[in-house]
Amino acid sequence: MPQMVQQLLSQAGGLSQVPSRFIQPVEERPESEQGCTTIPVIDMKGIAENGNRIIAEIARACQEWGFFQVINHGVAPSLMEEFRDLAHEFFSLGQEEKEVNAIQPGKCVGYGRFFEQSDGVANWADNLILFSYGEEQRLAQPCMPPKPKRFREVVEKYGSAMFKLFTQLLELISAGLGLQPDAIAKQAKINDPGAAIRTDFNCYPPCPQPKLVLGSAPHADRGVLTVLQQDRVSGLQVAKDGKWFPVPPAKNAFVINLGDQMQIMSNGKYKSIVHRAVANQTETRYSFANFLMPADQTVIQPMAELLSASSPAVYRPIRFGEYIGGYSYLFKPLNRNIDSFRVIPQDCL
Ligand SMILES: O=C(O)CCC(=O)C(=O)O
Ligand SMILES: [Fe+2]
Repeated sequence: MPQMVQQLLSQAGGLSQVPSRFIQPVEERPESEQGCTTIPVIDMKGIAENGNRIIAEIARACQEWGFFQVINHGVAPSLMEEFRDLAHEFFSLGQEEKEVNAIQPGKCVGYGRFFEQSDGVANWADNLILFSYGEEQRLAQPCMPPKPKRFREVVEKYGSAMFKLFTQLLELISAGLGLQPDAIAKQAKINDPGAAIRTDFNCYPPCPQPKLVLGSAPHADRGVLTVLQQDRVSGLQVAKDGKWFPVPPAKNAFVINLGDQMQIMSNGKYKSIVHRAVANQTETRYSFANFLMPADQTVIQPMAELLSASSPAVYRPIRFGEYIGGYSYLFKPLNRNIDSFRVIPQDCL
């Protein structure tokens, strides 16, 4: 497997210069102009009585940003903390113990660094990727580290809590689009045994030259929706109007963003937005990204209720397995996977 960032940093004498495979081309480096507003923070407290306000705020955030944070979302802060502690413990294990689950060629789960599999520039990050929810995927791609001992138990508890939150968010997003609350969940078949939550544990160690690297290169998420837990160290940035907007961590919040499947189902009304993570010189940053993924055979297409003579389908129906198979880790913001499923070319809109 590639040499991991934590390994490089633990070499005798430390590391004063970043190895060349991590160095981004000048135009990709993180110094570009930054925006000064930030994505909305939506309070989900009292959803029974405040439902309409919450639906409207989420709809506005989806349209303007494709990104928002939620607080009072119903996931216990103690579970978020338990999960964070588990991740810290995992990444502080010895290298051999972590490598028990090294990513195998052709697999999408395990410990390692995904971009390393292509000839792109390596991310300044170490990752552990597994399915935290969804029996079929978990059995097909077992990847629970044996240590810490409570790993499986905590991850399964967290995965179930994430699934509940995803279900609720999809209801609110559906309602905001004027659809039945279960419309998106039904089309994406999130209760199908093949549907799953993929959870990426991202560890971004401090970097001696943070202005030359990226923790996570620009990309858009491929699933339906992403729920991200970040710790108190910032690093996530969202692209909008040609600028990068930082997403400052909010206490006990989750960052929510729309994935490519939501862009297709909303017929392009909502967009799956490009984002990235930058590194810093002093602190290790962790983030935990949960992606809601339909089963491979599930067909995703623009919701019929959103189509009319004046608003025809922009995307053709596509099996999720076909979508995911065509995704390239060598991400090109101007040549996105989702564009190859358009039936109406971009410049006609
Ligand atoms: O670390 C972050 O804040 C972003 C991670 C991310 O975008 C991803 O894992 O897809
Ligand atoms: Fe992402």
